[in-house]
Amino acid sequence: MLNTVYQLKAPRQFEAVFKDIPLDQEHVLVRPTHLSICHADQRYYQGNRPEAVLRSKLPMALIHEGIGKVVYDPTRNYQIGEEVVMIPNHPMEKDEIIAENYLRSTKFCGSSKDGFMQEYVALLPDRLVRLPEGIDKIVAAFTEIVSVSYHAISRFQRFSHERRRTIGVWGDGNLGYITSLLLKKMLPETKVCIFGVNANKLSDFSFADETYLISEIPQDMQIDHAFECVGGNGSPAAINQIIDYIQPEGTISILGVTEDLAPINTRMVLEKGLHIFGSSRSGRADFEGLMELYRQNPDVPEYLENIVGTTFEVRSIKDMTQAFETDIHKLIGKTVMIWNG
Ligand SMILES: NC(=O)C1=CN([C@@H]2O[C@H](COP(=O)(O)OP(=O)(O)OC[C@H]3O[C@@H](n4cnc5c(N)ncnc54)[C@H](OP(=O)(O)O)[C@@H]3O)[C@@H](O)[C@H]2O)C=CC1
Ligand SMILES: O=C(CO)[C@H](O)[C@H](O)COP(=O)(O)O
Ligand SMILES: [Zn+2]
Repeated sequence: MLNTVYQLKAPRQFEAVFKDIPLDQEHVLVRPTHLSICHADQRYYQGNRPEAVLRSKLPMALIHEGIGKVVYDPTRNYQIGEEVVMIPNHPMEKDEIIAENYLRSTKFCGSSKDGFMQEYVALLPDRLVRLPEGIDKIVAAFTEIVSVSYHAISRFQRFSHERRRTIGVWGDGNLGYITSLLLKKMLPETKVCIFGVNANKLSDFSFADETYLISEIPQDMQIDHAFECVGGNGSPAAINQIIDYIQPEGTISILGVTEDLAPINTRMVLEKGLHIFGSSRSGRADFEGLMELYRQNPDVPEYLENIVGTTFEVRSIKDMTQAFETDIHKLIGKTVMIWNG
């Protein structure tokens, strides 16, 4: 069957191409309904990745955060019309130790294969997860970024020592909001403090125990562990400030993506005996765990409504371009495309 795929051909240029889509006995066909824009998509859209990377990856359809409706399922796992979240990573092998999102052979939608900006998406049934009944579709659209926080916190629980009185989250944007919200649910005994650059944004973190501007952190501030959710040019300053305030033997979870190398104070990493670990993307177990967390804590998706930014009805390439251009200038919040592509 011929499928329309909306690929980024060059920075700021989408084009519609027609590709064959498998109508076989293995793949479930999903019609995307709500797609959400990530920073990673913006780095391709704006041409902020190195020239060689862009040359090797484009043309490619963007977007790895999205939900849709099942329209055809020869595997009989799903009902027609069922609403599902699409898992963007596609493992090519199984490994007993290494998680699916860290296997170098795994393909990721909108990074090493076409993303969800398509008329139909063909996926193996284990790349779909049912949405909880009644969940807000706009919030559900950005399940993937929430699953990344869930994944990083689950790993943090494995890697960090158990004195978790105070955790600091650096970054007053979307990922900072999501990570600190999930920390409050997954580690209810822990005090969660947010460190950011904008007082207005920090005032949205109503569930947090404390918020601080990074220029006004009290000298005697002590945190046991920290999450870096800044990325970009702000990453090195955030990581080094964490190293300054964290207690010895603390664990630092890095989530922000930088294009350039980040110089960090390794002397103090050594002197304090710190653990630093990175997390990228998430796997099926994280999506499932998160859906269960939503079912048990309906206030979590409600809180996430606070970071819904602009929503766009998208019917044409002009609409897609407008959604991406508007997303660049947002202060905070996820941009969601209601997808009629
Ligand atoms: N590891 C993974 O799998 C994933 C990684 N990411 C990455 O995470 C990063 C953050 O994403 P997202 O939250 O959507 O982006 P946002 O731009 O919404 O958030 C980043 C926030 O950090 C603020 N900031 C800048 N410098 C500092 C500082 N020194 N200390 C504290 N806060 C600071 C920014 O303020 P201002 O805007 O004013 O500069 C902004 O509010 C990106 O690099 C993104 O690519 C996202 C999803 C998944
Ligand atoms: O956003 C992310 C996951 O949600 C990751 O940062 C993204 O997948 C990184 O991909 P790329 O290597 O293409 O920048
Ligand atoms: Zn992302």
